[in-house]
Amino acid sequence: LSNTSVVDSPSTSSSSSSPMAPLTVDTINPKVLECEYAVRGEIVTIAQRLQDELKSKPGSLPFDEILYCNIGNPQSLGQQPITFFREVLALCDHPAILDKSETQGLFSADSIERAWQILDQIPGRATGAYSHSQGIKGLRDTIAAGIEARDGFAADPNDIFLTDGASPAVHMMMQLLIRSEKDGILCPIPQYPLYSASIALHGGSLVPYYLDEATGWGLEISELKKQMEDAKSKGISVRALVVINPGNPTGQVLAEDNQKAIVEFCKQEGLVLLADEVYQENIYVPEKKFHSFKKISRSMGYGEKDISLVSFQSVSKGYYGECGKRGGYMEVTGFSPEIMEQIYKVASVNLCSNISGQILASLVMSPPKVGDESYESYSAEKDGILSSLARRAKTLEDALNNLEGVTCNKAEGAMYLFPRIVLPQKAIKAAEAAKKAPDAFYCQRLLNATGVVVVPGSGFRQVPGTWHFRCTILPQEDKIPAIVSRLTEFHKSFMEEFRD
Ligand SMILES: Cc1ncc(COP(=O)(O)O)c(CN[C@@H]2CONC2=O)c1O
Repeated sequence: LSNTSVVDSPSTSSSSSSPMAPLTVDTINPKVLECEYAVRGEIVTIAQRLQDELKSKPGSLPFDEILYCNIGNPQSLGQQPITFFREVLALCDHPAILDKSETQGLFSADSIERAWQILDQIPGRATGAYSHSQGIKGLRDTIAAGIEARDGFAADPNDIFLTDGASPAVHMMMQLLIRSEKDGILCPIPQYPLYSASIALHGGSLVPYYLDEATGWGLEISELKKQMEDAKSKGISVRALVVINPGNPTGQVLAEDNQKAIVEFCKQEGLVLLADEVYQENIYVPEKKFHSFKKISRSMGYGEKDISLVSFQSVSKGYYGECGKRGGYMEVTGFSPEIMEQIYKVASVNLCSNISGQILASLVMSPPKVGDESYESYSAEKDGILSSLARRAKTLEDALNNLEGVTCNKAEGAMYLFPRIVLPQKAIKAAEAAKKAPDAFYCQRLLNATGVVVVPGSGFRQVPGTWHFRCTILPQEDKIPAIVSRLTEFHKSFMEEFRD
């Protein structure tokens, strides 16, 4: 053995009697250590611990419940699913009841009809079988038709990859785009940390472009150009541009001419445009309308040969909020057949996405139409949810803007408010002493005093020296007054305690 060259691996570096653990923080993939996802970070762990404490010792804390405003998870906070969607899902998952007479009395005629239609598109009517790696072709046909109806431009079912939510689709694209840390991805700051986490996991470089808080989180092309040049000067090859529209955490809805300028920029610079449009149904202000980047690029006369565009959609948001069903898709356009083959190959490694999510994605993109039996009830449910979200956004935005040292842009869309807080120096120093970012210090004090869980702005990145937090607009309307009063009372006492 003494002549055998032993590879110096952790398991052989210690004596044979006590081999080191097979995996330690020193031997884990460093990209995993670098990755962070604040939406379910430290503040949520503390909240869950406090929740356990409330359960085991009622009355032990200065509040009687935890109010989770950290994650865009509507149904965990009481939002009801859309009846038609669930009727179709239930029938597809148990086709045996489709033929029973009782079913006619329990399910709407159009959900029964839709379930038959969908089952006829599934080989063997087996929702328990693997599907095509891009998803069931018939469902992709439905989604493509829905995209065409939305945009007024052709969509090819073969460009659609059904995924277990938008997250795995984003990871897939990062996997294809990033070869090393020399490859950069332009991302908005503040950004939804799926992007910074995925870029870190894939060993690439996040190239920031700062949204302008003073102009309602506007995206300036000059900023894109500046960051692009800066990256190039550091030897980074920028490969793609991420746009989140409507924005998370910032809530802005891009103006059409801004979108056109972005498409032009990507075409000129040869960048892949990654358009995250999971909040396309969440628009709360009358003066803004959602336009997909697919529609914008086609309306500019740009087709397959002019721009590489990947559009992400999800069943987790909108008025449906089916986060747990894990459904979504990416529409991949403007790539060569060879690249499409590689994307298919990567998708095929995971065999297929879950079938319920696939069915839901097709329902989201092709809901009941005027004249369908379910149309009235479907519309009432959809409008009820969206108008309530708009009211909650406005109420919270006004409450935040009434707080000393707090300014909050309007939530034009999405599901969040992202107020800026100007903190007294004494609070900044107290945060430093606690070894926390000032906004994380503020959020933890807020949680400990009120049970309200929000995410520090540092978890989304922000202009250095500015501090924010992200608060969802999702607690049911009857909970909003409690959030406003707890937050207002806490903020007053915090500012008193740390007044310079
Ligand atoms: C902009 C954006 N893109 C993609 C996703 C991923 O969605 P899937 O569920 O389809 O994977 C989210 C989820 N929103 C997270 C989850 O809750 N709060 C958030 O900020 C998101 O906000």
